Amino acid sequence: MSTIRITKQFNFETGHALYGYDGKCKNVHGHSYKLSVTVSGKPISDNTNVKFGMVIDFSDLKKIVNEEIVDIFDHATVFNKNTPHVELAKELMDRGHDVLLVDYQPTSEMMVIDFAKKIKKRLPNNIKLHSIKLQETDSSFAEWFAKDN
Ligand SMILES: Nc1nc2c(c(=O)[nH]1)N=C([C@H](O)[C@H](O)COP(=O)(O)OP(=O)(O)OP(=O)(O)O)CN2
Ligand SMILES: [Zn+2]
Repeated sequence: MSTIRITKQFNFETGHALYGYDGKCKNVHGHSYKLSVTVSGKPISDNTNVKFGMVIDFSDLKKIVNEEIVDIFDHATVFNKNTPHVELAKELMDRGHDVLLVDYQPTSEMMVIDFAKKIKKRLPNNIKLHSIKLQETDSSFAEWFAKDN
């Protein structure tokens, strides 16, 4: 049976700020992120299996990515916890805002590294994470590829 790649796309709105950055993205701002997750595997060949013909049910992939990423990042603001932004984060959390403190600078590059780790942990053994694409704006995106890492 051939190995096939399948992709599921997601959208979420997240705020962030790049502490120490020398441009406008040092300010707290947000993006309508577009995330594409591509996995590979062999379509199930057992015609008695309810998932016959599927590498992984798109719904199962959606559940994993929603639980690990979308539900957590959507409408939250992400700050690097190793910067003075932690003070701002505490203030926002005390006022009831959804804030994520991560141990990296929240660029698209670092976010795809984080997302890859989280998704890989949840995939069944026969399904491989092939790549992730995270689009910050219409013209800017970062990609993680298994073959590079
Ligand atoms: N290599 C990276 N560079 C920048 C990142 C990043 O994650 N990785 N992030 C930012 C900002 O957070 C923000 O995304 C601004 O990006 P930019 O593409 O510069 O956005 P603009 O709206 O100014 O771009 P247009 O060219 O007008 O679309 C900055 N850099
Ligand atoms: Zn940004």
